[in-house]
Amino acid sequence: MQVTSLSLEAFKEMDYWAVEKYNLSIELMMENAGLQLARLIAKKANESSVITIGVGNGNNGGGGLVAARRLAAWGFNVNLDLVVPITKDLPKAQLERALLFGAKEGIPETTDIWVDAYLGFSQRLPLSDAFVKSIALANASSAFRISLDIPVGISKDGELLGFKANQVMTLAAPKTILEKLPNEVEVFMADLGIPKSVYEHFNIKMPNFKEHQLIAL
Ligand SMILES: NC(=O)C1=CN([C@@H]2O[C@H](COP(=O)(O)OP(=O)(O)OC[C@H]3O[C@@H](n4cnc5c(N)ncnc54)[C@H](OP(=O)(O)O)[C@@H]3O)[C@@H](O)[C@H]2O)[C@H](O)CC1
Ligand SMILES: [K+]
Repeated sequence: MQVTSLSLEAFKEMDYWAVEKYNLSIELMMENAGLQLARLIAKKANESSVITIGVGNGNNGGGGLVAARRLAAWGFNVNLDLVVPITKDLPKAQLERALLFGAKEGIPETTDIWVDAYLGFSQRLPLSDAFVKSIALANASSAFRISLDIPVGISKDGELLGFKANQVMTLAAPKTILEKLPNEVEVFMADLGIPKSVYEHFNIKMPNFKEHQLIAL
């Protein structure tokens, strides 16, 4: 029997398998994630939109920084909320690129679209004060809110305690933790380029990525 969604632990295993068996590096998958996120953000934006992307020190932040770079390349006004120092190699390289492309550091006075690439599947609760402060600002703003992969601050059973996302763009496969989000939260799934054989190995139905790289759930 094929499963329909994965626990975070099972998803991490699937990810690891794709990296190990197919030499599909995190950097390559991050590029796909960031492009799909940029496309989702661009659908909500217009020329004058102010976009803020919240970034943590990990690969969730790295994906947000790829989106920042792509959006800046398309001419959007992109701002980066760097809550913690970005010290890990891959997110640091993505930050340098995003800044070169014209993304700016800091939270602007008003934001139209606020993106949570603060933390993804490696987040530990409780969150540190710096994250709590940024999430409170985002939730109190009138911005449209989009989370990359998993909303930061979500409880283990899917309660939306932290970032109050209007949309979530999750990666590669449906995750059990997202099933209990309120009905009004729109969830999309994005193609990372993981091959069908990996889905089959983990007994999960591959989403129809050959037709659409971004699928509404
Ligand atoms: N193939 C893929 O699945 C891809 C996934 N991507 C995205 O990557 C994230 C997961 O990335 P990861 O680097 O494992 O972790 P996070 O970004 O979720 O977290 C980063 C680090 O933040 C620290 N952390 C965790 N909790 C807290 C907290 N409460 N307060 C402060 N800091 C915290 C922790 O680092 P430590 O050094 O402190 O242990 C985390 O490691 C996934 O969700 C996807 O969005 C890629 O973008 C593409 C490929
Ligand atoms: K997130």
